[in-house]
Amino acid sequence: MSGCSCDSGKLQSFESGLEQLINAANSVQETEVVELQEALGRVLARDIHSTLSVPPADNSAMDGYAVCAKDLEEGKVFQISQRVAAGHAADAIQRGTAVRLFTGSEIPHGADTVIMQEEAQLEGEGVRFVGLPHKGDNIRKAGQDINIGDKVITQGTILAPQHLGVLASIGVADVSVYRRLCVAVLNTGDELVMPGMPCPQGKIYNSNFFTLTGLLSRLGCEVWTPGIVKDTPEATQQALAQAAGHADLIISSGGVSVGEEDHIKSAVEALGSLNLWRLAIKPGKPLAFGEVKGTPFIGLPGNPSSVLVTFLMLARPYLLKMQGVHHVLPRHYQVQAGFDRSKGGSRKEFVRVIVRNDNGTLFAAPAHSQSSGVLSSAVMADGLLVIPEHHRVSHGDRLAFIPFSEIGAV
Ligand SMILES: Nc1nc2c(c(=O)[nH]1)N[C@H]1C(S)=C(S)[C@@H](COP(=O)(O)OP(=O)(O)OC[C@H]3O[C@@H](n4cnc5c(N)ncnc54)[C@H](O)[C@@H]3O)O[C@H]1N2
Ligand code: MOO
Repeated sequence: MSGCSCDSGKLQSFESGLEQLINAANSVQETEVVELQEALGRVLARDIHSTLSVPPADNSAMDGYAVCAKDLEEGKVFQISQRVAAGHAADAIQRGTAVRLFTGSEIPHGADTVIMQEEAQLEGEGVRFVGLPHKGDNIRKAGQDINIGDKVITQGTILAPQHLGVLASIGVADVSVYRRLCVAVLNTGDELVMPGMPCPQGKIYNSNFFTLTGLLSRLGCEVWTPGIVKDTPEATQQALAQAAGHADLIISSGGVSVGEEDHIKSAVEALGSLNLWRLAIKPGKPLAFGEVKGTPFIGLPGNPSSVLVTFLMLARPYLLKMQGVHHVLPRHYQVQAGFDRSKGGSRKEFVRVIVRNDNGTLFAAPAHSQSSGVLSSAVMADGLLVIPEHHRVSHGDRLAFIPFSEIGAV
């Protein structure tokens, strides 16, 4: 067990904890080929180079007429020698004439300029142009979008709709992607019951399961669960051992703090090792990381907002790296604090904030409650505002804001 601050009483910084997690994440190697329609959200396993140009030939950007620029003269009436609809082959232009064509029509060989139809007047069988166009006007050159041999998408990219469109544009029908990860979700706690069941005194509904499976589904992971795990050392060890046999990563919620009903830490140490415990973050302090029988393990604190924040800020980058993604850290944006707080905290804080636009300046203010047991404030919030350790907040301070839309919490 290297570098574990586990029992030293000292909290490890967020940055060093995150670095430790990312360094420890092994990217999956197995790939599979999927059809383009099935590839949304999957992680590309190989660079894709284009074997053709897009567009494949010069074509018109407008409905109008193609001419050779050298033939243009003020007031000249051009005979219309050919009509080329998009998708149909064009003959070479007869010099001195105009070719009727449409947006996307191939430019006939010898033509080099397109005049849009709004700038043309029909004169009997011919056409006269208003003003003098410039050579090359309204022509989309072959390869304007993509050239043969261009690398269009890099391995390690999560495929978004626009990636699928670009792949289709170069004729790719299927792609090699990394296999999906299976994540075991363990929710510990004798107090937990599932929605749909009665909730007698002393019990609460298991919300973390749904937050976690939602977040994992946004990452394209499959979920395995043993169900709610009772607060005993035996049940905890049994669930962890089972999970290790099923999943690429085990994520638990709860039971990771210091009470005698918190069995996660000792169970992980009994079956494997704990490499990190407790970070200087709020919420989410008792976060744990280790391995169970060789399967990586991330233990999230039980409080529902701690689960959301620690998953997004720590488990998510870890999972992205495991999935083969290159850019695993979320982008943040500078906003101004729309509030004051005279006291700085000893932990880096991830505040659920609402962002408002005040005459073009973005101001972030905390959603109603920041208690880690309150999840409803995350529903009101637009994302997380990062307040560094010991920072006293003054109205107008520039701070990093990570929108939920940036990190899959949408
Ligand atoms: N003496 C100390 N007590 C606590 C400390 C500490 O340093 N010293 N740390 C606190 C902090 S910070 C956190 S965060 C929590 C985390 O505790 P656990 O990870 O052991 O979580 P639990 O005690 O099991 O649960 C905490 C809280 O969350 C509720 N919960 C748990 N699971 C679910 C679920 N699946 N769905 C909904 N709600 C859930 C649970 O009922 C508790 O209320 O420890 C503090 N204590
Ligand atoms: O660290 Mo805990 O998540 O604040 O309540």
